[in-house]
Amino acid sequence: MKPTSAYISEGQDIKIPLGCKLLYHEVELGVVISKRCSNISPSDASDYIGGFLLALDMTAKDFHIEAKEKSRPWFLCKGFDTSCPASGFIDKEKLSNYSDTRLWLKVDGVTKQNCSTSDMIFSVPEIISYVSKYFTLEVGDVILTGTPAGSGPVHAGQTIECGLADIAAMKFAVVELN
Ligand SMILES: O=C([O-])CC(=O)C(=O)O
Ligand SMILES: [Mg+2]
Repeated sequence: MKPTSAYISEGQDIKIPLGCKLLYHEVELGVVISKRCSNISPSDASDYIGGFLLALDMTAKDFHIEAKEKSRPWFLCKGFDTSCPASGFIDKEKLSNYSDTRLWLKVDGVTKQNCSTSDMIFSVPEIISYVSKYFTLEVGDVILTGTPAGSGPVHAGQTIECGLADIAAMKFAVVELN
């Protein structure tokens, strides 16, 4: 879970959270919900997709490792301020092939993540259906669908660039908190 205060858009910087020594990038396809829904089947899920976002699930990996070891919640390691850099809204008509679209990420110009959304373990409709069995989804809710291989560290002074096919691309600087 990420609070809405985690969102940033291009022009804002990714800030390393207090005490974090290992910040990881995760490029992800985000799905934007268009209608309130609960307990829907995978076959009905596409009726509830309004569109998509290109997003980064920035993760304080050292906090994440500790949370996993101690069976603690992930809210802090995934939800701190600036942990969700996001593109503008991409209408679903513009991304009809969302289940086979290239997602890529570079750090200082070097490719770190590059995959097709067809490699996802669970499809977007399966993910929406699963989440909706536990949480009522509201208009404008965003579900990040998981990151491909290659997630890794970024440091202050580096630049992350990422893209979704030729539909969206964005660039963010990583900076110290102050
Ligand atoms: O960081 C993790 O372990 C889980 C996650 O967000 C992903 O796979 O996208
Ligand atoms: Mg993730």
